[in-house]
Amino acid sequence: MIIIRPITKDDYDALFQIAKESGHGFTSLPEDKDYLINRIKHSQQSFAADIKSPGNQGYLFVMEDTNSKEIVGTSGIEASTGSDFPLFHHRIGTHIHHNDKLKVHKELETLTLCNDLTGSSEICSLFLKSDYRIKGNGRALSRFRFLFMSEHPERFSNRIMAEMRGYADENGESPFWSWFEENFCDIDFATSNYLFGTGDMTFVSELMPKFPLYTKLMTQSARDGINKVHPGTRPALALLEKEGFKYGDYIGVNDAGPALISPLDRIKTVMASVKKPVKIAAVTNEQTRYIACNNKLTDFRAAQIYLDIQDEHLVISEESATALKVAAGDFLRVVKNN
Ligand SMILES: CC(C)(COP(=O)(O)OP(=O)(O)OC[C@H]1O[C@@H](n2cnc3c(N)ncnc32)[C@H](O)[C@@H]1OP(=O)(O)O)[C@@H](O)C(=O)NCCC(=O)NCCSC(=O)CCC(=O)O
Repeated sequence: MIIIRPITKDDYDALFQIAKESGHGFTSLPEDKDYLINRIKHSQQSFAADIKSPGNQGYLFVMEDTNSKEIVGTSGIEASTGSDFPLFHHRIGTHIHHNDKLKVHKELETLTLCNDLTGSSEICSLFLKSDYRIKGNGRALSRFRFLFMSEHPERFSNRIMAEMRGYADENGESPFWSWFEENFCDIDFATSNYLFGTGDMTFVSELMPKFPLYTKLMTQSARDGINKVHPGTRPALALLEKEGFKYGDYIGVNDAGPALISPLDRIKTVMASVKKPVKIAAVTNEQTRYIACNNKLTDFRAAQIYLDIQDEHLVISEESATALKVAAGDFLRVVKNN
């Protein structure tokens, strides 16, 4: 069976392998031993902590094939971005240059460094090994997070944000970043990604332009990168757009990928989910897979399962109950995985 659970320190080797496979443009999982060990430790502390309002917690989950014990994917949530170090984006704006007498009217697009999305909860670190990109696993690995958040709303902001990986060419270079590198900030794209991934933002406040930039002054290829995602990230983007996430006029500082935003309570998975106590019995439905999650923290489990929804109960099999760490009468939150 394939389950989703909180990461543990025994998963370090698998996490490092995923950091390697996902490549350097995948900023939230850099190939950095100390960073990854700390991230696992921080996640374990976050699940164990008694929380009344969101702070610097970070929750990292893994998808595990329980037959082979292989870790096949990761998925994360940061509770409140910008609580440890300032969170930066470029805000896309418009400046109007207008003169009636001279009959000149120009609308000029601008980029302004900002901290506007501070305090949002951020979904991140979504990665599934390619052999497992079948049978709705990717959808489940993205969407279960919204069930987890609706089970524990005190741990999260109502504004959910996702920074999508921005466009890079076949050599792994970002034309958008190349323009900044040439004009402002003498570090290459890989280094800027590494600094972002490990949370070292000092270079942004010290080296990036502080005043609005007219995008008209950038090269065409740099401008074309604005709000454009990396080709490998289109499925992740499609999943979030289907949930109702919208482009919010904010882009990544170094790769210009879009920051997508939605209120938690408007996310389709949250709105369509139901929560009921469990009854363990034979299940008749063999057609529709559901994503199901328990309401625990350190013992959190989610999985795709078949179930029957009755007026009073969710009927699930013994095998599903064991995988989800629930007994008869415990609650599950579920949503169809389509
Ligand atoms: C993101 C996942 C886990 C998704 O898994 P799968 O690829 O198996 O998903 P899937 O079910 O095949 O596709 C999901 C949806 O995208 C659609 N789809 C697939 N390819 C597409 C394309 N090229 N253009 C547009 N839509 C596309 C499918 O039709 C499907 O829509 P329907 O559901 O309608 O059928 C995987 O692709 C992956 O690991 N990608 C590489 C890592 C990555 O880029 N991660 C995101 C980084 S950005 C990040 O981490 C922040 C965001 C976040 O954490 O969510």
